[in-house]
Amino acid sequence: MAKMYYEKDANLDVLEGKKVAVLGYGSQGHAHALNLKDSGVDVVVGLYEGSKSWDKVKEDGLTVMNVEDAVKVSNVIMMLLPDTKQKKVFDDNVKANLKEGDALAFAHGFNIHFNQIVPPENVDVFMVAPKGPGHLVRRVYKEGKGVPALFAVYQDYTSNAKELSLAYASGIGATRAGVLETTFKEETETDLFGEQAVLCGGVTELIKAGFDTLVKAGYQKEIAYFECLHEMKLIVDLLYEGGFEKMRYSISDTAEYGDYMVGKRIVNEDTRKEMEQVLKEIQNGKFAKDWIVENEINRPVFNSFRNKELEHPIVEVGKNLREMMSWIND
Ligand SMILES: NC(=O)C1=CN([C@@H]2O[C@H](COP(=O)(O)OP(=O)(O)OC[C@H]3O[C@@H](n4cnc5c(N)ncnc54)[C@H](OP(=O)(O)O)[C@@H]3O)[C@@H](O)[C@H]2O)C=CC1
Ligand SMILES: CC[C@](O)(C(C)=O)C(=O)O
Ligand SMILES: [Mg+2]
Ligand SMILES: [Mg+2]
Repeated sequence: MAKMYYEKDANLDVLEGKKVAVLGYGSQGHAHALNLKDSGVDVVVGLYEGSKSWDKVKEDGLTVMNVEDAVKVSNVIMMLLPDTKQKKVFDDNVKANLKEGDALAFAHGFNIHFNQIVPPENVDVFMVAPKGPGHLVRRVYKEGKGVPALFAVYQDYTSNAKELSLAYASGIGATRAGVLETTFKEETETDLFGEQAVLCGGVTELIKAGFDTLVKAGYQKEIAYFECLHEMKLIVDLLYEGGFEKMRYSISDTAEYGDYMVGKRIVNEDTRKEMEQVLKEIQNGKFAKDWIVENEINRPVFNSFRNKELEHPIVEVGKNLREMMSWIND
């Protein structure tokens, strides 16, 4: 069994007397910065001038400065910029301002693993990668809970990088749920695979395929939405709380029989073979190369998919139905 680290294994005092610069204030950035602040850590946020989040940081009671200044005044620099912007910001604004013994930190291993960022030798390099979206990292922290995370040490210049990683994980609430040691390679490959094949790509295509099948057969699209998208969350809540066992305990025997008979017809041997291929393309760097090039040419494929997805009928029906459920906020 993997070694797990919890609250008792982390010492937040390791961050005492240090300042943490959280670069970026998006999904992960706002969550790390606010959780660290609420944990008593000294935090500044680094952004570019003109960022749409600049005023939000101030409204949230944090100090904001440009990236160069944030790096200069800090000892731990957490890179929470989009993966595709990290290399340029690191080369142009971060690198020259790092001091001996600082720590450069990541929430995803992409840029280190695929050699986009080459850190100087005289700093620690670690990762604390929450296994959940940033908005949930913040929400569950406020509820006194945590999102699990992975941590990894890539470079241990100070011989203190592991303690520092665990302290950071504690500061964002992750040690409340459990933290697991990994490498940048393992985190990068598994994270990319998970989001592509299962969590994001897999789930959205499964939902759309179910919705489209019902609507094509003449059923009301509102029913198709409730059946294939809305109830997904309720089923996944049971999986989250108690695994397959709790979900199958709660559903009817009729649903459980259908689950055993039909699941493997949907996710079949061909799907599993394709998953293996997807994993190979992550491991051999094909996905990373395609994504880097796509960004160099200003994202034509990405933008076209993003626009096309908004035209799918599930978008409008979902919007209308969610508006009637006052407890759901965007
Ligand atoms: N999204 C998630 O939940 C998860 C993300 N991660 C990782 O966390 C990292 C951050 O991702 P995510 O939170 O999604 O990113 P977002 O796109 O949500 O936020 C990026 C932030 O960086 C700011 N930014 C953009 N360009 C610059 C720049 N040149 N200088 C300074 N700031 C800049 C943006 O500014 P502005 O506000 O003006 O747009 C924004 O605040 C990535 O490595 C990602 O893989 C890991 C786990 C989960
Ligand atoms: C599942 C997507 C994710 O890996 C995450 C929220 O963990 C991401 O990159 O946003
Ligand atoms: Mg992830
Ligand atoms: Mg990811």
